[in-house]
Amino acid sequence: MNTRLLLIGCGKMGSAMLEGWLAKGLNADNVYIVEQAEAADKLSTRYGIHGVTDVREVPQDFIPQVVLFAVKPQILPEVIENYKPLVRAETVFLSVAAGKTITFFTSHLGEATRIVRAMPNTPAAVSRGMTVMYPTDNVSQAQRDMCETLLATVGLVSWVDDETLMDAVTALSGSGPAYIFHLVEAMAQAGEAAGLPSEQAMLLARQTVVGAGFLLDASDETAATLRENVTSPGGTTAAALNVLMDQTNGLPELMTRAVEAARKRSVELAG
Ligand SMILES: NC(=O)C1=CN([C@@H]2O[C@H](COP(=O)(O)OP(=O)(O)OC[C@H]3O[C@@H](n4cnc5c(N)ncnc54)[C@H](OP(=O)(O)O)[C@@H]3O)[C@@H](O)[C@H]2O)C=CC1
Ligand SMILES: O=C(O)[C@@H]1CCC=N1
Repeated sequence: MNTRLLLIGCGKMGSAMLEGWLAKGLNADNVYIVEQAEAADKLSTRYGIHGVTDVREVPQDFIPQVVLFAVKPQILPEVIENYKPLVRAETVFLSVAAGKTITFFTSHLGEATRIVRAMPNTPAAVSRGMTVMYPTDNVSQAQRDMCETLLATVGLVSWVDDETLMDAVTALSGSGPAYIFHLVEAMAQAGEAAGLPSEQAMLLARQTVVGAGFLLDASDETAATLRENVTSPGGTTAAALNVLMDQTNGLPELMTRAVEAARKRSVELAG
């Protein structure tokens, strides 16, 4: 992969994608990263990329094909105008910032800016990511393909044709890994409450979630069938699922509330 990439912010999400890309052969020499001084130094030592603290340090003859914003949404209003000089037809601005709309970007960078709004997730670091994208009309097919190739390198890619759905995407797959990690914590806590030593409860919870994820991935069966495969009539799983699948107080109701809270927060972050 020889994409000329300018990455703005390389924290948890930026580095998850970068690690995935470098592992799949992205040419580090074609990557500039704008970060805070200490991180910029560390990143260039660790990955062999060019780490700078200000976009003005990027050489004039480096014309990025992709400018990727991976800073916090709250930081973007402070820094976005610094990137206006980079707006040109051959450069697509790819943003992973939760909530930040196309209108936000065009209002700062101009209507001609080619923008793809994307929502990845951190399993991208191990090439198991899920990214959903939404492009502006002026993004060429070649630029869409380039963004898709980049994100497909680190997982699955899907597109939406209604920008407002990006809030729901963010709430489901963007934030979703955290829900699963919390499930591990909750299962371990429940195992402890059932009498297991703490370390062993965590081992069992962790490996059960990892194993179930692998099984889901490897199997052609639906999640519902895999669930039924564990559930003996009148057995232990059925007893637990009676609690978890309760229509009013069960996991679907709780998850719906959680996802809706995340979706609403994504809408607010547009601010
Ligand atoms: N984490 C996740 O799972 C996901 C995150 N996202 C989106 O990705 C974006 C980044 O999130 P995340 O990686 O979690 O956040 P992080 O805080 O981990 O990463 C942001 C990075 O940007 C750095 N930074 C701060 N100011 C600047 C600046 N002016 N120029 C360049 N870099 C700067 C931060 O440095 P410092 O820490 O020193 O301030 C930090 O290293 C957000 O917009 C979020 O919505 C999208 C999908 C999933
Ligand atoms: O919590 C957040 O706002 C970001 C967006 C999706 C995952 N992390």
